Amino acid sequence: MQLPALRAENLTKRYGRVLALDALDLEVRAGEVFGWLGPNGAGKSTTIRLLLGLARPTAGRAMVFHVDAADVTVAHHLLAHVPADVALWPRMTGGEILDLLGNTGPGVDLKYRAELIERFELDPSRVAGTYSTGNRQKVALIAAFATRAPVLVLDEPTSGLDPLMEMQFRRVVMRARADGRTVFLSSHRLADVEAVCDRVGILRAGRLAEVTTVGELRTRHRTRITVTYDGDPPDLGWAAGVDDIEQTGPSALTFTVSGPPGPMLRELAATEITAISVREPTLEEVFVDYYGTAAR
Ligand SMILES: Nc1ncnc2c1ncn2[C@@H]1O[C@H](COP(=O)(O)OP(=O)(O)OP(=O)(O)O)[C@@H](O)[C@H]1O
Repeated sequence: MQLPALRAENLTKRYGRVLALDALDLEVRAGEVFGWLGPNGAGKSTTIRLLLGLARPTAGRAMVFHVDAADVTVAHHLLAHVPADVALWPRMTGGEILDLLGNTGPGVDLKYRAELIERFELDPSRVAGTYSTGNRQKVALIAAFATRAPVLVLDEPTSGLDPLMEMQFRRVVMRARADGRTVFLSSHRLADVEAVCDRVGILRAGRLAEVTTVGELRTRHRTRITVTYDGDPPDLGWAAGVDDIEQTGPSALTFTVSGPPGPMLRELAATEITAISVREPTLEEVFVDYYGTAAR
């Protein structure tokens, strides 16, 4: 059995009266893309700070392969990270900062770094003080992915990126996976995680609610769909997985679908559909579906 890339054993963090992380036991396999999902305040960043050795556990421990995360100088030869709020040296250019960051980690693949600068359309000649939030995030992403670290730990890595850049991010994660690297990324957006992850852990008020595959997650949550049509409405009443059908306009229906969309698609194909819009549920809605209540 290969050693897990990341491991939490009874990992606990208390801030005064707040139990930010409660006895977490978790293993992230080497080579997988693992999503760390939870609503605001669930404890995602706390977990990441513990994995990075930026905070001390109240109890338990975090391991990066065979190294205790608290042993920062050794552990950080095995991982690269992107923090939630990227702070850069304002008078240095993006390029200078990439060099600086490259000199502190486990080594950089310069050829790949140049490719990443292109992909993310970063202008490395500008000083960081002029960068937008998204640009600062790009610098941190480029610096992390261009390292040779086998593990990447990313805290809400796409929060400042526009949709095109988010697509680039997804490609870069897939490439890291193909190269056998392990990616651990936190998000409160289901869609981000579903697009790139093999498995997800769902954190709720400091506690691990469950670990599941993205495929399994998809079969359980409900997607809301609106269709407009010409002529007769689609007869969705008997289509498996379709629920909550509502007439939302003179020739518009809104409904939810869970599980395989085949039966719904067959019914829609038999009708003259003129437009379709699909909205993925928010994490809060998924929680309501799973547990009957929204979460902290
Ligand atoms: N330094 C701190 N001092 C006191 N409380 C803290 C500290 N850091 C985090 N907390 C508390 O711990 C809990 C978990 O916070 P954490 O930042 O880990 O959540 P999160 O899941 O990352 O949320 P978000 O998506 O909003 O970033 C919250 O209740 C938060 O207020």
